Amino acid sequence: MDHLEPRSRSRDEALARDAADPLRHLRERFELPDGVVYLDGNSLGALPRAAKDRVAATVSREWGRGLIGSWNEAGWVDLPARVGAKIGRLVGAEDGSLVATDSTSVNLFKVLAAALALAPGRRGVVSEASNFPTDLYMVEGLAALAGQGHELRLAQDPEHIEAMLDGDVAVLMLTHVNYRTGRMHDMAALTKAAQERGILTVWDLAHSAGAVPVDLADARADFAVGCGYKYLNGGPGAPAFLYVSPRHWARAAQPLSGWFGHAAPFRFDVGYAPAEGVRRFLTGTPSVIGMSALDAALDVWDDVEMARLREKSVALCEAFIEGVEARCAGLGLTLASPREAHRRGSQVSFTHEAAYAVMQALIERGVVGDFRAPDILRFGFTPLYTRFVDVADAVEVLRDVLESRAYEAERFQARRAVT
Ligand SMILES: Cc1ncc(COP(=O)(O)O)c(C=O)c1O
Ligand SMILES: Nc1c(O)cccc1C(=O)C[C@H](N)C(=O)O
Repeated sequence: MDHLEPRSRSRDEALARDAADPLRHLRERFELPDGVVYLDGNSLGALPRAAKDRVAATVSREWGRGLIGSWNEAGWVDLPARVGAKIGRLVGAEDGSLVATDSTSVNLFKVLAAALALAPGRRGVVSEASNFPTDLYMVEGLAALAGQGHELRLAQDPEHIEAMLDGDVAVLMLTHVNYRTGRMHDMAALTKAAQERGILTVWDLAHSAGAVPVDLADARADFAVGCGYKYLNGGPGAPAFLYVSPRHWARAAQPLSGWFGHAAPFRFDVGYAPAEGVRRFLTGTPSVIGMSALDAALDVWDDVEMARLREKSVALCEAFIEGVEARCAGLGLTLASPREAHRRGSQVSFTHEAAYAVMQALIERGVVGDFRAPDILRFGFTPLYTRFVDVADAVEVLRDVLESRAYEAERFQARRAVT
């Protein structure tokens, strides 16, 4: 009985914190299954009710009845800019400097190519070995295609990045919040350090947009990309986004010179002439259904003050870290995220030698986080819909799985294709 005492007390405290949470009303705007503590919004955000309704309307009314006329009547053609403007407000982009389009990987290719072309004679692209792999793969692919001797230079430790910024580096390409550990870079400081050496910056905001305050203009970032399906809740495979600083609009050129980035796409000219500004970074027809879902999902942010969101994100992460340290001590977990809130995004990771099986056991009990090889248990905290009581419950389920060694069951060992 006495082990239940602190547990019920902390659950009551969590309920009290939820009752006082200024963002608590936002959870109703999402569809979340009963009995699930969803801590994986950093991989796939939950379904906003508005997105569900909007997709239905886009399909039946705009596509079904409006047919081709919906490109004009429903404003399909402007979706990349319209959706981009909504995202731009969340990441501090100047007006008209951000579009929603393509995938993060493809957008990285475009902005990297543009950045390299702005830095002739320099060969290095500095990044981190711990960056999300697609970012590194895109540099490899682009370097091979360009055939100009560009090379990827990887910091093994984030503290080593600055020392690698020399006169031969063209681009510093970093993911602002690390996908595994949640460690957050100081975007303004690293951008400044890079630019002092004539280096352009490309920031991947996949784990930042909608998760932490970002101010691209203030940081003087050169280029940025990010995902629509994580903290922005745009749905599986949602369009990504791409930012180009107005400083580069006149000169930046991208290689995927499709007709949607043409100055006058419906003139059907033979030769390519890039549109003004960031619109030249579009390539082909936008995925209207996915874009509509993302557009509707973004309306939830009209009622959100980013400072309040950050406060709640920090409080949720700290409650989880403290809860795990208090209730799961001696059960094989090690904190893999920075302890100081200002160096962390909106996720918390722990290592465990049986991390994969532990996560499967958690998921079976309704606590959904994810596993990242080789040994990381990753928990994302989306302040729009995650409650303090979810944190308290997740801690207890984690303790139960570890203490009972339930994760040793045979069924939790077999790896699934997507983890
Ligand atoms: C940091 C980061 N960049 C890029 C991606 C992948 O982007 P996409 O699959 O949209 O190309 C992810 C996640 O999948 C990610 O975590
Ligand atoms: N994009 C994903 C997918 O298509 C399937 C499974 C997971 C993902 C992810 O987004 C992974 C994510 N970027 C990560 O941080 O690990």
